[in-house]
Amino acid sequence: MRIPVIVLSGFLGSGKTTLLLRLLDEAKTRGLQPGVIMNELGSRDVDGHILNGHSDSAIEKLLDGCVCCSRRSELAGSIQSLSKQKPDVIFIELTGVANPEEIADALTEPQVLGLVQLKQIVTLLDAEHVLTYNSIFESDLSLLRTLRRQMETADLIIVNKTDLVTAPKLSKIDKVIRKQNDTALVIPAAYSQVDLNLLLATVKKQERQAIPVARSFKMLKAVPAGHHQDKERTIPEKTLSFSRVQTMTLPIVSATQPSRRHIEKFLLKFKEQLLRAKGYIRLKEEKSVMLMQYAGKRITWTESDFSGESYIVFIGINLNEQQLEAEWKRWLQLDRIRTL
Ligand SMILES: Nc1nc2c(ncn2[C@@H]2O[C@H](COP(=O)(O)OP(=O)(O)OP(=O)(O)O)[C@@H](O)[C@H]2O)c(=O)[nH]1
Repeated sequence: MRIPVIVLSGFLGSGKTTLLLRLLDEAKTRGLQPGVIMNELGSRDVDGHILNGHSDSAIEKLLDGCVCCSRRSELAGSIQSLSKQKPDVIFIELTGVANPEEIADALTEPQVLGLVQLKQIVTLLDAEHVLTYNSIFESDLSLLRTLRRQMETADLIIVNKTDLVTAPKLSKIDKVIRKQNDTALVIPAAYSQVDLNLLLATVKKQERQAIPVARSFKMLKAVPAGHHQDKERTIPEKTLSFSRVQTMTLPIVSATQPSRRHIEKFLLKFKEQLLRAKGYIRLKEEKSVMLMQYAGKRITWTESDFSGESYIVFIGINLNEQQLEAEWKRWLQLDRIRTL
């Protein structure tokens, strides 16, 4: 009996982890034991830490690369290791730049074919930014393709962050989606709040017989995925979106305790280059370490029980790493001097 797999895809900051947390809470309520595979572009496990307290599920983390290309070979190992614990369902949260089609492909590899069955691909869209991303990336075909593949391959599309958009914008988004995918179920949501029965209704405890997806997965062959590093295909260097989306981790030494305002000013200064930033930061004005999330040019802070050294992960397009790092050091120094 194969373990059902639900893939959570969606552009950076669209609400995948928020949905995963809901799923884990709901699974707990239903007495289900999920397994989780989390893939992050950065070398730091920010999302993994967020899961603490929501679940005692087995979690496999694939950091520092995208599971659909550079870390693809490790996916099979993670699935094999999770399978030993016989979870009722496996959730795979992809990176924001992953093409779910490649994961669907990877799940058919011989080592895992008998263990798991792809059940559903869920794609989250950031309602506030999806139209802009669509046009911003028009000049970059590969990233645009990735975004469209995320829509095309989905069985369920959650148009998330509807609290930030108007009804006319929603109907434009609907048209964009329908151009890419006219069979997926499309649901508007805020904070990934959807009827979780849509994902979990067929997941049964100790019952590995997965019910087939409503719409069988259609393998798309026409154009290669932007950042997929398939040796058999020749993809021009400039169309590799993965190389455009870069990640860098900047540490904050414990002696330095920046202020919230100072960090926010820094992020906004680089807003044109940044797609996403997140990290755990010990702020001078807060007792607890704060989880900072920068997504869609919005910054949120929440208390956390993280106890390690502070750091921030930056994800952006064509990041000038040296400039960012030098500026970051200068910025922290400036904050320190100001408060002396
Ligand atoms: N306003 C608003 N914020 C949201 C909504 N859903 C999620 N967020 C916030 O958006 C930020 C990113 O959400 P995540 O769930 O981490 O998004 P993600 O897709 O996992 O992000 P990556 O892991 O970077 O790809 C967090 O600060 C969330 O609290 C929503 O519907 N409305």
